[in-house]
Amino acid sequence: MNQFASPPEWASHVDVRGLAAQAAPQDPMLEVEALCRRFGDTPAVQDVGFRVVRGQVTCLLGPSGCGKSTTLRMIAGIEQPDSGRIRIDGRPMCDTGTFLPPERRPVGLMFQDFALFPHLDVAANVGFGLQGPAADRRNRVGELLERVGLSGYATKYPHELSGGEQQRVALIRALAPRPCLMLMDEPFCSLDNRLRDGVRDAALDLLRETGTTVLMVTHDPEEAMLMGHRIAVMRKGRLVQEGPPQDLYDRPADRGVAAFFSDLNTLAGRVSGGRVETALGAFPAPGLIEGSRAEVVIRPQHLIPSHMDGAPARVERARYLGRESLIETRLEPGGALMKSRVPGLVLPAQGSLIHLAVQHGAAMVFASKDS
Ligand SMILES: Nc1ncnc2c1ncn2[C@@H]1O[C@H](COP(=O)(O)OP(=O)(O)OP(=O)(O)O)[C@@H](O)[C@H]1O
Repeated sequence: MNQFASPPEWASHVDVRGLAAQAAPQDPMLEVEALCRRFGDTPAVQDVGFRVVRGQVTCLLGPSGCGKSTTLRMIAGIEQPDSGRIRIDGRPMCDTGTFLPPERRPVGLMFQDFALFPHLDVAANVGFGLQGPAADRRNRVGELLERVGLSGYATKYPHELSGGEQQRVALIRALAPRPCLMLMDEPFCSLDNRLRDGVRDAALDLLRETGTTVLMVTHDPEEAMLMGHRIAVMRKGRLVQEGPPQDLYDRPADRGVAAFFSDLNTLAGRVSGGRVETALGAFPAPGLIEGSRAEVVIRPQHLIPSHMDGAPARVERARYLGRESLIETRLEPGGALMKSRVPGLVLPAQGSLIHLAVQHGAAMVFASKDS
């Protein structure tokens, strides 16, 4: 994706800090309504709407091809929607009869394959989008380099930097003109695990310190939970659920959203008397139709093995994973395969009989797709 071809036009005439200071904290910085985009027969984005509150990080999460990047690109102005509305800081970017090009939108962009300018040194890269007196620009560049621990790097060239250092420079280059909104597409994806944690923490600290509003695309649920005040989950071009990370984890809208965050144990049953009876007990099924088919879904860390209480199960395999143990059992007699994750070293013998109980309130009940 291309960088601003010239300094962003808005940077010269908008006092972003002034606007942010006057606005109420709960005001949306970004409002997206009924956004749609087709590519031939592919409905890449369908009727997507959400808001990003000022100063917060929202992560757009979903599997490959679900329309995350297309949504982000439409907000950046790089892709034109078929229909829908986008407002940033209360100003229309895209509406009937309005379409602002990327350079007129108050956004900073950071993408995984977003190269620095190879012929410019670090200071010139960071200062690229800045306007105003040279001394002010120099100060701003110096301040940002210091914030990400790269003070001595101003005169180095991109090829002299590690991958992690390049990403930090890319981040502060995008932040330098104080954009209203940072748009980040898998920004840490190209870094190896060890580097990724460090760069991500540095980015998170800087974004929080500067109170920057961020919309970030990721396919990694752990990254979304780590970075996001809110998460918006997309599937097949549609927004399935949006909310704080704990809501999505504890109260997912459907089995698909639940499955995004961990392995799942699933038991099928029928709703009777407002409950679903299973081998692991009966669970409330509020809102589901009497007699309909339902699925009871339990995360492995909520399925607790014990010697005494719960449904009998035979141990098929137990492995120590470092911080926790993974125990695979089969419900007796001859039932479904279940997975439990327990903290520490817990390795019951293969073939031994144990019992499984569901942590109180942790079972999730959904209507079966074919009910
Ligand atoms: N320029 C294009 N021309 C044709 N089809 C496109 C184009 N851009 C995206 N698509 C299609 O639109 C759908 C959504 O793509 P998009 O890149 O938005 O998904 P994504 O969720 O960001 O995926 P990934 O995580 O793999 O980047 C996909 O089916 C993709 O093949």
